[in-house]
Amino acid sequence: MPADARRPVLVTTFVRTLADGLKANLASLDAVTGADTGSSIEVTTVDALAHRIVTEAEGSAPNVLLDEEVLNGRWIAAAAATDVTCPPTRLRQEWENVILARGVRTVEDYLSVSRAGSAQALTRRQRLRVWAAVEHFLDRMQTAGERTFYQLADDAARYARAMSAGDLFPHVVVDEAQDLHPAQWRLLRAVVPDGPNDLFIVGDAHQRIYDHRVALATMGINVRGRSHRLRLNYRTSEEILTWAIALLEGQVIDDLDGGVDDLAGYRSAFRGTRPPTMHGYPTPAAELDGLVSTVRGWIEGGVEPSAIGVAARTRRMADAAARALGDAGIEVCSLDRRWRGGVETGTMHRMKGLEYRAMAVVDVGTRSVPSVHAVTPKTDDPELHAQDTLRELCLLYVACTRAREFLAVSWSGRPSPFLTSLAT
Ligand SMILES: Nc1ncnc2c1ncn2[C@@H]1O[C@H](COP(=O)(O)OP(=O)(O)OP(=O)(O)O)[C@@H](O)[C@H]1O
Repeated sequence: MPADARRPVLVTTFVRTLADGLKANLASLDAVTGADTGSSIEVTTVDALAHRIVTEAEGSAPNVLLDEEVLNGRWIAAAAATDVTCPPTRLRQEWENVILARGVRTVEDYLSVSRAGSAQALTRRQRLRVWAAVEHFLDRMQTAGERTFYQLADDAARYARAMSAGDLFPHVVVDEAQDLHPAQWRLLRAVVPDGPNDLFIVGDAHQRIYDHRVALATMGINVRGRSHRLRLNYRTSEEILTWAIALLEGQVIDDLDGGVDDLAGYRSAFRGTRPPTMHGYPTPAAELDGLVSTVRGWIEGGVEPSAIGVAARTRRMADAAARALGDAGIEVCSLDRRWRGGVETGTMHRMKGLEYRAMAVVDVGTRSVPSVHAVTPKTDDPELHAQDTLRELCLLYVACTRAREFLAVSWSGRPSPFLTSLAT
């Protein structure tokens, strides 16, 4: 770390829970070493960084549209108001993954932009219709005075490019790199001067749970020949890791830089005492009863409640799990809340980057995993269908690899197709 740095080293991660965890870990290290990383290392999320830069540049805090339902409603309205023929979800993907991702601002640019790496093929006529719908959407956003987080990152990147050297960071550490949108990469590229040790990036495309496939070279970030693959896992027992790797068998996963990655040689630092369990129940209520007895068993076996995580694909099911545990007298808290304490419950998305001694992943049945709402029907677009399905599989992989010693996967009705190839 530079001794005379006027600005702290920036560490960015994906969600507030992770940033809070990193800050707490740094504070614990400071307590041992006597260092003061609080003033030399700034930990934040990319969204919070974008928000701050835009607030400073515009003199007031931007309004970010957080409500997914409202956002989807805007795309539905945009599709209805124009004669676009593709579903609103595909329209949104086109906007996020092609137009905003490539920084396209005019219809002329859109008609000529490279679509390499995007699943959907569109004719010129279709693109003109899409553009009309996008303009409708942008008008509505502007009228409401709102932006999405990706738009915010895009705006922040433009402000950051105009910032003076004294406002830039000497070094930036980027965590959970696999899930950043190109606009967020443009922002991170812009807040640190290009040079030696400018960016330190960690990511794992096997854990990609959002839609963005970014080859870092296209973002002006050259990692070729300078990256290292970590193959020793210190978190997850050999038994759980072997099981989780089998989930991804046969999938082609990228290496964040246009190449293909693999899990060959990926291994655990320790053997556990129990293999993962997979258990099907006849009804959701029976599954929740099973969850309560599994969690109770862990607690009676000496696992602290706060070292137990419970994940579900939907918030509804995560909440149902929290209620079932609470009703059984088990201390429980939702990851949606700021306070912690007790068994932690949340959606699989919220589990990103966290770890628990014992992890229950519930409702992994045909009805929920993969989520029908998150997967384009095969008949609409086979390539997008495959892409969406892989993302859902990676989400399950992320949830299961949060476990250090104990993993219990359960469902009611029939098991998820992702589980059917795994032996119990
Ligand atoms: N060299 C090490 N020796 C012992 N334990 C380690 C070492 N490195 C990491 N760990 C432990 O392994 C666990 C996972 O580490 P970490 O959170 O850094 O992994 P990660 O790659 O970010 O995981 P993920 O991306 O899956 O969230 C943590 O409990 C951490 O303390």
